[in-house]
Amino acid sequence: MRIGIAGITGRVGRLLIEEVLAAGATVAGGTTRTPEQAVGLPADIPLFKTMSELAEECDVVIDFTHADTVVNSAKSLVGTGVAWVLGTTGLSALQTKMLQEASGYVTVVHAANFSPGVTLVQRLAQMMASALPADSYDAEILEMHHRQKVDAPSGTALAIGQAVARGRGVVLADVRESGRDGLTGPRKPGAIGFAALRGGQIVGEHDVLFTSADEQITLSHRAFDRRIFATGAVRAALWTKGRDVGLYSMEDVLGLPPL
Ligand SMILES: NC(=O)C1=CN([C@@H]2O[C@H](COP(=O)(O)OP(=O)(O)OC[C@H]3O[C@@H](n4cnc5c(N)ncnc54)[C@H](OP(=O)(O)O)[C@@H]3O)[C@@H](O)[C@H]2O)C=CC1
Ligand SMILES: O=C(O)C1=N[C@H](C(=O)O)C[C@H](O)C1
Repeated sequence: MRIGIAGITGRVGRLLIEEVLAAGATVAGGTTRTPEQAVGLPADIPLFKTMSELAEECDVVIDFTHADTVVNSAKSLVGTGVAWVLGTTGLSALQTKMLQEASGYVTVVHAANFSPGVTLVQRLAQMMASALPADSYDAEILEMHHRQKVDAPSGTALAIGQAVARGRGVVLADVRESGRDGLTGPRKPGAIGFAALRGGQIVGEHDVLFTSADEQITLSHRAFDRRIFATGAVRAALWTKGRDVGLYSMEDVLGLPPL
């Protein structure tokens, strides 16, 4: 399988090279805005400035870049037959809509977190949220990442929040409380709260807490090595072979039954 890597110079992009090769697949090429400045990449990997050029060389693109690229990438991949494994987070509502529209024509696997552990945490959070009454158990999601991270709350925190909202039968946007500061007033009943910390080189930490007057239950995930995201994304890329167009999740890749 010929796998392209969008954002090949990035923290995840560089690990993807190693993981694609370890899986016995071919690195068909990568995108970077500045091929002439790309250092430390294997010399035999073709570098391109655009997704369109990369798509001509591969069966699937793994994309860990920036939310600003999503609309152009969606347009570039429609009609090519190339699958899209997208890990980029921080997407706006418009970018998410474009992604959904593109999945009518492209096989897309989109996950805010390609680790199997976080995929399970999302499921467990949904199950807990449906079992614990929202008026007694306050749900709060805490995440911490490295100092370079540009979006907050993390895509994973938001995905866990979506899972909690699903479990409660509510819409996350209606109950979300983020970035509390100043005279906030008391916590709203049924709110799903988010807090984001940044520092050092933390790979990714997520906790979801359900707290009542009498007890607290916490689900925690710690990523020790960024490689877990690259191995998961390569697994998703291999999984796309022969799939129909559509929008898939890491739960689909892991073969988990619907909740
Ligand atoms: N789903 C998951 O499991 C995970 C998701 N992520 C997400 O993946 C994304 C990338 O993370 P990470 O590798 O740490 O980030 P980096 O900043 O290290 O890498 C991103 C790469 O994308 C390219 N890029 C950045 N901005 C743009 C732009 N506006 N247009 C085109 N290319 C751009 C850059 O390459 P160049 O400068 O060479 O063009 C850069 O090297 C983030 O959204 C992050 O949250 C991260 C880890 C796990
Ligand atoms: O930017 C990162 O590093 C990460 N981003 C993803 C997110 O926003 O959830 C996944 C992981 O936590 C690392």
